[in-house]
Amino acid sequence: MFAFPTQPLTTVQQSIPLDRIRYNDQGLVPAIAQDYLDGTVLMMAWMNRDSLQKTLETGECWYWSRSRQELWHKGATSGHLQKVRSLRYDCDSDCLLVGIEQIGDIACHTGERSCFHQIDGQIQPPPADTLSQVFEIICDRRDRPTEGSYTAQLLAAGDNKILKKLGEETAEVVMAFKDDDPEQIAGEVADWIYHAMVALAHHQVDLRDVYRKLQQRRR
Ligand SMILES: N=c1c2ncn([C@@H]3O[C@H](COP(=O)(O)OP(=O)(O)OP(=O)(O)O)[C@@H](O)[C@H]3O)c2ncn1[C@@H]1O[C@H](COP(=O)(O)O)[C@@H](O)[C@H]1O
Repeated sequence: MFAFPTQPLTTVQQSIPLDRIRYNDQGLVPAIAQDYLDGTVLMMAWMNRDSLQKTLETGECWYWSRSRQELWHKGATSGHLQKVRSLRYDCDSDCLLVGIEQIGDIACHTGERSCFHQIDGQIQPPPADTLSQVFEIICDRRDRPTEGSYTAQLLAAGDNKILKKLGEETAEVVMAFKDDDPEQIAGEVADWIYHAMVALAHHQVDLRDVYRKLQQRRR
């Protein structure tokens, strides 16, 4: 559990207590870098007090390189900087979670986005948030339609069918709120979100662009 809710860095910057962080025997604290839009876990590296301070001052990720024994300004040589969008620490202050916006290429160690391996050895994208996972499947149905797939059928039918469904689902959402039944409301909103994502996929609009808009509006 992380102590800070989603706060912009500017808020955290003023309040993060550098000395409250519990550094290990080597003066280091693990920092997990996560895509600020969809929560994809990109990499883990180490920070010390100085690198954390520099990260807070500059709004860009500075780590401590254990192999080179020096501060490491991530992406400084390649131009692929990690811009910090949120910074939180866990409940016992011994781990940092850094929400980053990647400038340029992907920010993990190897440069691949899907760099996490399942326990059985398969490479799989790290778990992002639920909407992103469902959107990924919807786009896959669009690009590689499978037999018997409702989503593939909807996408093949095109705009009229998709937008008619979206309209119907909107009305059902309104009725659910009128009925004031929490279970029904959650189900109808889930239906609506799913159909909105089908429409996004059909119009080649990325869910991340929607997330970006929401992030831009945060205050
Ligand atoms: N999240 C959903 C999802 N939510 C709702 N629905 C479908 O949306 C439809 C909702 O329509 P209605 O409530 O109007 O019910 P209906 O009367 O059966 O629908 P119509 O006959 O009027 O089209 C139902 O058929 C639901 O099954 C969904 N279908 C698919 N998904 C996701 O899409 C992915 C791909 O699924 P396939 O469509 O099976 O490939 C799945 O893994 C899911 O994650």
